[in-house]
Amino acid sequence: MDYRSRRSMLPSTPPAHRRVSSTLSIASTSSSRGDTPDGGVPTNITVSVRLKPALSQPPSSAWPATGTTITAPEVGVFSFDNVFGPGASSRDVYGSVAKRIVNSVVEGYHGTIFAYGMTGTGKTYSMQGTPVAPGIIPLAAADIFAQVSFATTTISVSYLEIYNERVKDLLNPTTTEPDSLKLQDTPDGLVRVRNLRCVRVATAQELKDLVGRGDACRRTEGTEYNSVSSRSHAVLQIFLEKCDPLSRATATSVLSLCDLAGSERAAADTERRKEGAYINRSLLALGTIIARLSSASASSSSSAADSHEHIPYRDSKLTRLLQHSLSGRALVSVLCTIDTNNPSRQAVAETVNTLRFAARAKNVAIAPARATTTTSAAATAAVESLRLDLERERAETEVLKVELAEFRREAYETRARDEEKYDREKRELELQRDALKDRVSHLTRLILGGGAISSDKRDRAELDRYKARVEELERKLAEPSSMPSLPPGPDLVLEKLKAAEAEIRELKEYLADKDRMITTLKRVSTLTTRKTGLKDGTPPQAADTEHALRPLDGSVMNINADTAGEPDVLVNPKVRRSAK
Ligand SMILES: Nc1ncnc2c1ncn2[C@@H]1O[C@H](COP(=O)(O)OP(=O)(O)OP(=O)(O)O)[C@@H](O)[C@H]1O
Repeated sequence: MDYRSRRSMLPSTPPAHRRVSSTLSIASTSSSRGDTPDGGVPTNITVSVRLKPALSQPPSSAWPATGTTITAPEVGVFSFDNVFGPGASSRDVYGSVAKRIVNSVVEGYHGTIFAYGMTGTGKTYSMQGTPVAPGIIPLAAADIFAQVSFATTTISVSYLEIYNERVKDLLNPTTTEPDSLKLQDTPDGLVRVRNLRCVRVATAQELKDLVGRGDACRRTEGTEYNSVSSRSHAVLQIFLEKCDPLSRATATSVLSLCDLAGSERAAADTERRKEGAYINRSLLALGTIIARLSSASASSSSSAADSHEHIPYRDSKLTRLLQHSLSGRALVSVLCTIDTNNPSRQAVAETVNTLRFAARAKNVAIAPARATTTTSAAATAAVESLRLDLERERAETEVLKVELAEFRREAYETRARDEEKYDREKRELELQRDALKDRVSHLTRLILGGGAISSDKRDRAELDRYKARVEELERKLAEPSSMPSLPPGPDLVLEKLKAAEAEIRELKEYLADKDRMITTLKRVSTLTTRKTGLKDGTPPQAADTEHALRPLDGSVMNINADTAGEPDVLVNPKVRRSAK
């Protein structure tokens, strides 16, 4: 049963997780976890082997092969997804190795196809083909352009080679600064080459022409096994940027087609040896990573992408560039080319090594996922609108901050002005109070002097005016709430007002005492006058007898003839003196 008929027997919906049970034994099981992209469900790398036809001698029967197995002499049977005999056409190879991945890329997945094998075994032939027998690259180009809708998809291409661990832009070979072609991670998890030329193409022919121009710039040399041996790894990347017409969201899927340099034994030529060392080093790095991913996949239920094991992708430019594909988020198909017609021990050993590499690759679990949707025009507009909102609010906040600072400054200035005004008024009040005290003392002296009877009414009116004035001042001072509200901080004004109120109260009491004292003194004065009148024969007034020398509440008089002439006879009621 060939691979295609075997595939048709697979359930249409693969089980969530079908693991390969084989270890890295030579007869590794080729059964797969399903090889359709199913959005994160683990599957396996597709691994195929292609035998190079014998070009000049009869085909070797030492490596019997079926559709999925190949037996290495003295080693054993290897099983893969596909084993293509020497008679397989490039179209057959494309149909089984690449077509499904190409279709998946058109649907939005990332896909990688690479050719691996010893030098001269047919990697470039399989990838490029010939005009009469086109290989994977031209067939993939034709397939892509036949499937995509140009209303929603744009296609662009980059083409590079890695030669002696340096990246060269095959679409811009004259670039003067090859070191500027640095590998870097992109936000959507891919690894891209900075400054690499990426050319938009409108037809499959344009794409093929570009590849042809790039191939002309590839580094090739004659080697023991291949007169035009590729001395570099070539990576062609086809980017499909699909735009959703409704949401304007875009997603870019990438098809990477890699024609690796061939592994080989040390050459006699120094330059070839140096190239060979670089080639072997990067292939060794690739082999190591495949081995790690293979054992990680075998020992856990997760895909390579979910493995926590350190994978040394940065050990070479090749593995770094293929990091995204190897780490399990892309569909991967490996085509291993072998030449079983060369009976030399070295060639046989190389072929067995290639098969071992292929067996390990077959064990690597992957979990392909669709390319992440990147910013759409609508999303960009929304983000831009939010950014503008944020900026506007920031500007408003700044204005409010300035206004608040201004308000505070004004409030403090107002408070300072009010305090000053209050202090001024208080000082005036104190002056008035002092003047009142003086006035009251003066009146007291006059009354005590006994000559003020005639001015009694005038004095009383004057005192009343003083009282009214004091009350008016009190009212004014009792109006702190009418002052503007103050910003936070110690409220000195209120404290001062409280103190002033206490002072006013004291002044009121003081004036009340004075009032009582004056009234009493007036009565004394009246009695004295009557006494004098009696002596003179003048009768006493009835009303006046009711008020005979009765002290007012709360005050004690100290009327002493000796002190009557003294100005300060007012006694504070809190300091009582016994009347003589
Ligand atoms: N399947 C095939 N059918 C016909 N000719 C083939 C096939 N495979 C390889 N060849 C021929 O073998 C020669 C070497 O092949 P190719 O250049 O593809 O090898 P390679 O693996 O790319 O070598 P290198 O790694 O040295 O570049 C070429 O002349 C090519 O045409």
